[in-house]
Amino acid sequence: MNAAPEPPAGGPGPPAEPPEPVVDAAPAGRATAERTVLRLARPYLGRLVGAGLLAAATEFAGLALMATATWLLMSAAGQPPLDRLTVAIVAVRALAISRGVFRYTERLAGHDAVLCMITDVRARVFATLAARRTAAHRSGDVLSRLVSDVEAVQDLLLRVLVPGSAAALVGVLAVAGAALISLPAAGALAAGLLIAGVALPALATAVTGRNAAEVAPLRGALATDAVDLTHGAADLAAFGATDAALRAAEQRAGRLARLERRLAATGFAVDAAGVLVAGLTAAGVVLAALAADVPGVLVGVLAVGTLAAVEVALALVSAARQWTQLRPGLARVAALLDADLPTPPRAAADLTVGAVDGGGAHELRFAEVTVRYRAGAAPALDRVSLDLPAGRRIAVVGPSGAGKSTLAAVLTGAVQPTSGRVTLDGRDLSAYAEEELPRAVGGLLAEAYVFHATVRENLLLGRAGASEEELIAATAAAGLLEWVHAQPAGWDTLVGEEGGQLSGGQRQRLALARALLAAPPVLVLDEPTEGLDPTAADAVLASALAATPAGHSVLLISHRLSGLAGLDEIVVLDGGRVVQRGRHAELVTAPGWYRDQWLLQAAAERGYLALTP
Ligand SMILES: Nc1ncnc2c1ncn2[C@@H]1O[C@H](COP(=O)(O)OP(=O)(O)OP(=O)(O)O)[C@@H](O)[C@H]1O
Repeated sequence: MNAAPEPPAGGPGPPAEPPEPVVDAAPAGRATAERTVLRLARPYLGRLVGAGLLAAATEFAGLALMATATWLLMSAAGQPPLDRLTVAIVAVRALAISRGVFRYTERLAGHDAVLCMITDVRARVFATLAARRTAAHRSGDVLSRLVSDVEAVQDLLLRVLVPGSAAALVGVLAVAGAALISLPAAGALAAGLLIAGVALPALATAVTGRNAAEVAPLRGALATDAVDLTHGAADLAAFGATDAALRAAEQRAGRLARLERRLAATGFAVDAAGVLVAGLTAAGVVLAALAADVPGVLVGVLAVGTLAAVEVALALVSAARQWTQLRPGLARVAALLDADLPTPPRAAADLTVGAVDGGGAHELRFAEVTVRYRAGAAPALDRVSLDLPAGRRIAVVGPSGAGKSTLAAVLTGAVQPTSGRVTLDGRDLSAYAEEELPRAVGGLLAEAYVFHATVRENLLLGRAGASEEELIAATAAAGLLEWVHAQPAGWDTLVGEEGGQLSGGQRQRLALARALLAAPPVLVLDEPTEGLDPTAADAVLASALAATPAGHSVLLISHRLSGLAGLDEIVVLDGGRVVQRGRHAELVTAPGWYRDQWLLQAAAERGYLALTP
């Protein structure tokens, strides 16, 4: 199940024009992205404002240092008595030292606040993505969201808001300082600062905006490529599609490189304009000061101070440029989190430990459940009703794509029904706390993951703290015990990445043993004997069912119809609908999919067994 949805920007398929990258946040949502970030930053606002003030103090100390040093040099040229220079000499030292101290504390405060906040944001993004296991996100894209998009939030605060507000504050202070010397000079400085701090950033945003909007999704697509090319390398090679996939990824990488070159070129042009503005503003300030008969030393102070102040204001250009580049990532994070922020908190009673385990009958009920993965698509489940009281054992069978795994996914809460109700002990499944549901409903789901760890560690994931006897019983029921005993390292045998050092059948048995060890009251077994030969499959299914405690209910999903005779009910799904239901003995005699398939499988397996020595 969980067929991978369409990739956002194509996968390693045949060479094709790289598709347009998708930004899945509506443009209208972008205006609110910053607001969402500020809302997330609210608990850290005090420290962020502190960091902003320290950043302003740093810049102001730098500016004052330049101005004082200029005054000192120019005054010293006139060889005045030393005591007239003492204050300035001390001020230069004090400003030089305090600038470093301010910078250090600003970095400390800002990074501390932002890193704390980012940990929180990343956890929320992770939780949101994890909760949407079936949504249209691929692992590379998810990685990009978790890493670079979340970093966009960090950069917005550290590289845009903190330095931006510091630059604006210092600009105001510089104009006020200049006004104490000469009002016309202050006017010229204000004009220059407005050009450097407002017009140039706006220009930078306008010229880089379009290209920057394409960069973030392209990076996401490249991350997806990297995951696909690495994980799918063996399959690509087997189908001779490696070159095509590499070419497609290279095309995308080329496009990204072109965009980044273009962004860099426009960035340099705007930077050059900034230098020009600084020079012209200094010239304007000097002319205005001379016209106002300002003494020569102070004209020098104004000129150097202007250069320093414009340089501080030019920080707004890089802040604006950063902001443009961050916006797509910010919009994606905001779209993701905004969609989930309004989720009503669960009722306190639901969160109590043992809410599920604590004495419920574990009666599961599907009432007219419909699941539609995409609007307009055919339903994967179509008004399915099912009763699974404690102790009942049901098999769900049907052709490929019938909706069997979707049913299991609904049961475990991984997929929400589009309509209809799923209740456990009369309460909606969605009302149960995320950490509680797996204690009641779980088991072996489709494509169970085997971790790069030892056999024992993989098993203990099912039930931490299980005893040696329990490990042995579950492993024996899954038919893996002999193999474990035959390994030199026994339970401590490493199974390799994704269980790569096991055969397909051993991997499946290990996953089944883990599910049996977990033994939830409602056990879901999605194709537990996949990859096993018919004889082994029958034996493993029988022992797995026998190992399940009597009061526990079982929902077995299977392609194979053998071994189902002892079950309480068999539900045949086709096209998402229940087309037949009953016990094995009834279904094999009634015309329909079940009987046809039973006869076909029996004949095929007889043939297989006849060929087996
Ligand atoms: N994550 C998903 N996104 C979109 N469509 C999906 C998703 N998972 C399943 N589907 C679709 O829902 C339908 C039912 O799929 P499901 O995996 O439940 O069938 P199944 O009976 O388990 O098939 P199989 O026996 O081949 O595993 C199929 O048409 C499938 O393409």
